[in-house]
Amino acid sequence: MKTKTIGFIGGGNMATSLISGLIASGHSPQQIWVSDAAPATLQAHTDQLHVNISASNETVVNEVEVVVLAVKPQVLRDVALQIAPSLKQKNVLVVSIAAGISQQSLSQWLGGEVAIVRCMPNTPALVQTGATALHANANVDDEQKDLAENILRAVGLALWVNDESQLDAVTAVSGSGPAYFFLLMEAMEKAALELGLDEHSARLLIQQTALGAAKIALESSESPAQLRARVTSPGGTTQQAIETFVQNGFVELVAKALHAARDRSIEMSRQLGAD
Ligand SMILES: NC(=O)C1=CN([C@@H]2O[C@H](COP(=O)(O)OP(=O)(O)OC[C@H]3O[C@@H](n4cnc5c(N)ncnc54)[C@H](OP(=O)(O)O)[C@@H]3O)[C@@H](O)[C@H]2O)C=CC1
Ligand SMILES: O=C(O)[C@@H]1CCC=N1
Repeated sequence: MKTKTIGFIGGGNMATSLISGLIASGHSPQQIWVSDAAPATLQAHTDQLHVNISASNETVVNEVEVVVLAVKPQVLRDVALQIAPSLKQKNVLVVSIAAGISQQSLSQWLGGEVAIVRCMPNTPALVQTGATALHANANVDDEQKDLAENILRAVGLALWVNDESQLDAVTAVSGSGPAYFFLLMEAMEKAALELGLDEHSARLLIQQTALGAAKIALESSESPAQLRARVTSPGGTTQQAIETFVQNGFVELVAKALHAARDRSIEMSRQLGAD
């Protein structure tokens, strides 16, 4: 990636995943700036990741060519209004990772005519295995599109969606998605202990099984249903487990959960968006 200075406003969970992934993929920490409301968070960023820090969001905007807005959706309006004057002084690309905040709201808070890429990454960016979908507003030129894509591709898969509203679905699928897999791992671990395994062995077996399942799904041309059939010997153990899942509404439950996440993203854009 052509090296650009990148600033993160908000240095929490998702920013830390992205910054760590960028550094691991060869991006210089000296080219990265972070601002955050909490001094302890900033200190952790210099101590552990050796990036530039500032308590001032405006300072970060002034230092960089790309600004990643990584604060919670609930505080994005205040942050955007605060940095708007600094952004006006220079041609900076704004990348927002906030769930449920539309480009239109953000653009209004930033004073209009700003190049904005809205995207939805996920925390596996930390280990360069992230999945991000992006959408650009009309002010983003081709070079800026490449720049945003290159930043996110440095930490995993990056793909564009044609319609901004698809980001609500992406949030429900891959933005929140890692938590669903962790929940399944938690539940499997609890059950494994009940079945008599020790915690260490149970965790290792589950982690390796999750990794193996993901790897085979990625590398095989077969669908998840076909891959599942390869594990499921007729009349065997897997069949018992799968029937238990299905008969107890697992498929419907997953659909219900993803719809709830998608609906929350839409609701947030109504509640928190510009009037
Ligand atoms: N976590 C995830 O898996 C994903 C999150 N996102 C999006 O990323 C964004 C950040 O989420 P996440 O990292 O989980 O949240 P965090 O709360 O971990 O990080 C946000 C950080 O911003 C800081 N902050 C609060 N107010 C300000 C301010 N005025 N100026 C600068 N920094 C401030 C917070 O400090 P303090 O804690 O002291 O308030 C916190 O350290 C959200 O918009 C979320 O929707 C997108 C995809 C996935
Ligand atoms: O839970 C959230 O709202 C954020 C967005 C996707 C993952 N975490």
